[in-house]
Amino acid sequence: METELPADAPRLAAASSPVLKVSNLVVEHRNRSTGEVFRAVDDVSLCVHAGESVAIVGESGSGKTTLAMAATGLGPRGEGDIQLLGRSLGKIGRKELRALRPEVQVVFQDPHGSLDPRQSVRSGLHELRALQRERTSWTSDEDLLEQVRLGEEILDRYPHQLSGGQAQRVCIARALLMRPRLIVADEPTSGLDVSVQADVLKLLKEARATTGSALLLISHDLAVVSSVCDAVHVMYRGRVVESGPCKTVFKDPQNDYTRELLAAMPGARWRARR
Ligand SMILES: Nc1ncnc2c1ncn2[C@@H]1O[C@H](COP(=O)(O)OP(=O)(O)OP(=O)(O)O)[C@@H](O)[C@H]1O
Repeated sequence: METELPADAPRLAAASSPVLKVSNLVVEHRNRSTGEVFRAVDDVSLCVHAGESVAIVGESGSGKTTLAMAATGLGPRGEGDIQLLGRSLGKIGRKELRALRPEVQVVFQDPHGSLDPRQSVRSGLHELRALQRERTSWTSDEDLLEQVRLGEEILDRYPHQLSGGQAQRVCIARALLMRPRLIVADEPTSGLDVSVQADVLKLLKEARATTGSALLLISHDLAVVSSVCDAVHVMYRGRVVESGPCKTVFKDPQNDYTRELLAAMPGARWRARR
């Protein structure tokens, strides 16, 4: 006898399968001064599920950005398998990759560098809407800005007329407009004034809760990570040396390098205990 599947079976299956699954990823770069090829990402595997918030931490140069860009199909893909929303990036064509693009939105460190200086906030949003009419019709510009706690007077401003915090909120709003399944935030607060960093992080957390998107947060700041993420992967020289729930890793680190990172950020361990 055939068992009948519930009507929402495909949706349930999609929700439980990972948004991003990286298996044994290796990405090489060529050292610009010596010409030598080295592994910026060395045999890394990780998973991000729907609604989950996962951090990649490590010192500068440990390979965090290279990993995130490869994993989202925005940088050199290297070797290994990357599955985005169940599609293997190595096996799909350009057209399918283009169709997946809106599902992954990246918020970069430098908000002013991410915005077109010749476009007002309104015309930037208009351009995104024109590219993805159906996907972006769920909200008005005014309501979207309200979600990132910006007033509608911002709509007619150009990037140079925005503070760093405002510009980063605009970048988050642009990402939210697409209703992505995954938001990748690469050091989203490190270029900002300390006074607005907490606000921007709170926004990212809220955005995740309201849209249900997963978050992959890249940071060298363990305090930031412990306040936003469920799970963490610690990278050192291209390799993931420790992974686990933030609370466990920060409270009881097993790896010497994680201990060193924590020692450099005494606040993080305290926060993890709360
Ligand atoms: N396009 C590139 N060509 C050559 N080398 C690169 C390239 N991009 C990154 N690298 C090198 O690869 C290594 C990893 O860089 P990556 O930016 O991924 O590290 P990161 O952990 O994100 O660092 P940061 O926190 O400073 O952004 C570094 O040694 C970097 O200099």
